[in-house]
Amino acid sequence: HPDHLFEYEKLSQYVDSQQEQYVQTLRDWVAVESDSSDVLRRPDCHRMMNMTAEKLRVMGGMVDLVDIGIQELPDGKTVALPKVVTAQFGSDQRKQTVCVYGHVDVQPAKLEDGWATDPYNLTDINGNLYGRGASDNKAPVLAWIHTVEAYQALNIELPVNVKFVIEGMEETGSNGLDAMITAQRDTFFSDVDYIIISDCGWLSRRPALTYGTRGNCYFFAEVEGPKQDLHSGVYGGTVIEPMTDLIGILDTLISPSGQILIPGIREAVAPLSDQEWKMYQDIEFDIDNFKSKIGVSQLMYNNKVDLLAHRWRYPTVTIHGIDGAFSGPGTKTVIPAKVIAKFSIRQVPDMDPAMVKKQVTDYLNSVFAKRKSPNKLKVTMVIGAKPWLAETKHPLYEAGKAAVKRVFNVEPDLIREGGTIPIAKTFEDVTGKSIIMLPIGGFDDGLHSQNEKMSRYNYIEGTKLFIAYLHEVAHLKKD
Ligand SMILES: C[C@H](N)C(=O)N[C@@H](Cc1c[nH]cn1)C(=O)O
Ligand SMILES: [Zn+2]
Ligand SMILES: [Zn+2]
Repeated sequence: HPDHLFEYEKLSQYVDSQQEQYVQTLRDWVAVESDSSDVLRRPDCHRMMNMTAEKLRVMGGMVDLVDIGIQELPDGKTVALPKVVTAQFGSDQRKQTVCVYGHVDVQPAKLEDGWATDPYNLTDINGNLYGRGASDNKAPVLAWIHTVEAYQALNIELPVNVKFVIEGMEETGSNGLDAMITAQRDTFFSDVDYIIISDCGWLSRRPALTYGTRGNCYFFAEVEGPKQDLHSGVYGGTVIEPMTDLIGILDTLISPSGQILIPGIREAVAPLSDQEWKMYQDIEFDIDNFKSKIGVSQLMYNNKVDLLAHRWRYPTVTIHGIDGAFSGPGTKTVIPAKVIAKFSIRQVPDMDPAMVKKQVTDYLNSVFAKRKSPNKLKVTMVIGAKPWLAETKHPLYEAGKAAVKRVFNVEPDLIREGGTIPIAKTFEDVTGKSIIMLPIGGFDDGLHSQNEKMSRYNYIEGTKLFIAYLHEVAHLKKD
C-alpha cells in the first residue's frame, strides 16, 4: 500500500481552502427547484441536468446528456424525462474504474409547509446549510465532483478512472434509467469495476458504510362515485361517499401496532438471523435522542434491535396523502366525488414487487367488494423498486473502513438504509458489478422534511472521505 505516494494532506488542505466556493456552488444548485414529482417544474429539472453537465464539461470530462425518452402521465399526456448525465475522467486501463451514481432532483418543498427559511435559498445557520436537496442529494454529488476537481487543481493524478451517472428522476422512481443502463451495459458500463452511491445518511455522529436499502412499491387507490362534488347537507346520508369507502379500505392495510394485514406480505420477509441480531445489538443508537429529534414521546418499539430492524429490514406501510380530499383552510362542506389515496410499502428481501402488486390489488379489491359499494375502485402500482443488500465482507467495505479511519480516525458503523435507491438493484443485476454506499449525510439532515440541511462539516469532511476512498479503491486487486 504505497501510502507515501498519497498526498492526502495537500488534498485535504486544498478542500478546506475551497469551502466558500463549494458552499456557493451548492447554493446555485439548491436555487433550482428540480422537483421531479411536479411536471410543472420539469423545465427546472432540465436546467438542473444542463448545469450538472456543464460543471463536468468545464472540468474536461467526456460528458453526455443521454435522452431517456418520455414519461406518461396519469391523464394520458406525456412529458420529456430529464436527460441523464454521464461523464468520464480518465481511461487508463491499468487503473480501477469507479462509477459514481447520484441524483439532482429533489422532493417537493414550500415555505408554507413550515420551513424556517426559503427552501430554495441555501441559508447558513451555525454551520448548517438549510435548503431542499442540500443533503438529498446535491451536496454529496458536488462533493464527488469536487473530489475529482481537487486532484486536478493540484495536478495530482487521479488514482482511478472516475465515471459519473447523474439522474433527475430518483425521487419519482428513476423512470427510464433501467433501460438506459441496460442499453449502455456493453459501452459506458463495460469497463466499470465498482459502483459507488452516496445518497443516504449516517445513523449517528459516527461515519457509516451502508450495505442495504429497502425498495418501495408505491400505489394509487382511486375511488370514484358521483359525477361531481356534492353539498354534504343536501346529499349527505343519501349517497355512498367515496371518501368513506377509501378510508375504510385504507384502514385494513396495517394494524395500530404496525402489523401489515395484507395476506402474504409478512410471510415473504427473510427472517432476522442471530448474526444480524448481534450486529444490531452492537451498534450505538440513542433511542431518546432519536425520539426527541423527531418530536415523539413513544415509538412502535422500545428496544434498539426492534427499532433498527423495523427501520431497515422489515416492510412497512405508509399512507402519504389523498388527492381530491378537501384540505384547504376553512370549513368547506363538500362530498368529494373522486379521491385517490397514495400509499407505499417499503420492500425488503425476499419480497418481490410484482408479487406485492398482486397481493395488494387482490386484497383491496376483496375488502372493497365486502362493502357492497356502487363506487368504483381502481388500484395501480406506480413505482416498484426492489431492495438491495450487499456482502459487507467485500473489499469495497474494507476500503471504506480504511478511508473513514484516515479522515475521521474512527471505525465506521455498518448500517442499512430504510429509504430506497430505486436503481441500486438494477445496477448490480445489469452490470454484474458490486456496489458500496458511502454516505456523508448527517443523521439529522431531515431528508424529505421541512428544514432539510447539510452541515458544512459533513460536506467538507465528506469530500475528504471521497478523496481518501479513491486512494483505497486504487489499491484493490483488479479482477
Ligand atoms: C434514500 C434516497 N435518498 C431517497 O430518498 N429515495 C426515495 C426514493 C423513492 C422511493 N419511492 C419513491 N421514491 C425514497 O426512499 O423515498
Ligand atoms: Zn436521494
Ligand atoms: Zn430522497
